[in-house]
Amino acid sequence: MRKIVIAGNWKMYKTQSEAKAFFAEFPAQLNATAKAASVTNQQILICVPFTDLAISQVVASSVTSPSIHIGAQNLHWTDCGAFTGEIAAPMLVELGIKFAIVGHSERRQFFGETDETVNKRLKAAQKHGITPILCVGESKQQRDANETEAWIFSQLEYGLKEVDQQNLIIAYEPIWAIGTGDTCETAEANRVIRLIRSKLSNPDVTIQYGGSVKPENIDEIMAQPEIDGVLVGGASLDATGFARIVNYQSP
Ligand SMILES: O=C[C@H](O)COP(=O)(O)O
Repeated sequence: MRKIVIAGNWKMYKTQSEAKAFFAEFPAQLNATAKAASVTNQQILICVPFTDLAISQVVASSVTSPSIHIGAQNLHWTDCGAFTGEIAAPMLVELGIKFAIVGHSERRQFFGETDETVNKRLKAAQKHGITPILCVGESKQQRDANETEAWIFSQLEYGLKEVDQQNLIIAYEPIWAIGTGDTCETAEANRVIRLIRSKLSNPDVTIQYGGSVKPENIDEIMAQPEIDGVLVGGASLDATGFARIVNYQSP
């Protein structure tokens, strides 16, 4: 059975004190409607900057109803070594972290991430029991040139080589919809996600949509049958707004 995963990605926002302030408010906002507590198949996840991982994990683990999971935004493929600025899976495991984003388009665009390094990071996460969230998605130019499917299939083919699909989440994030307010039509996101699923050996992989998700459009997004959750950037920074996203209203 496919799990629903509503995830935030704080990107490079929030100091430790700002993270603490968020978690001081978020559980009360979540419980204001109590929907999340009654949905057993739904997980709440927030992927925070490395400097916020320890404090967020401590604070989140004291909240039990509903559970809030904390994730990282990247990890290296080796267990340790001379890789300045990187973080290894065992460092995350020691903090109790069980999720990590891998291959976000901002990593691919600004930090030279390739399908090959993405593939290595996915396997490193799984080796240590961390569930990776593999991000795929096309640019505006690729969409306009009708290259969406070919591009995403290629990201999946190379990214998922020898990757265990039993411990995997995929996020479909059209690059042109990220941080622009220009959400992908929900029916179109549903169509692309169905195509992604057709390429997988495990039909139960959770596939999220990401790109300008907000409290105003979450209900329509989650009403689509192929969409198993969302990966939310900007709107996950606000406790009230993100709680509304988590407590989306089912049709
Ligand atoms: O990882 C999240 C995505 O990049 C979406 O970001 P956004 O919700 O700010 O558009």
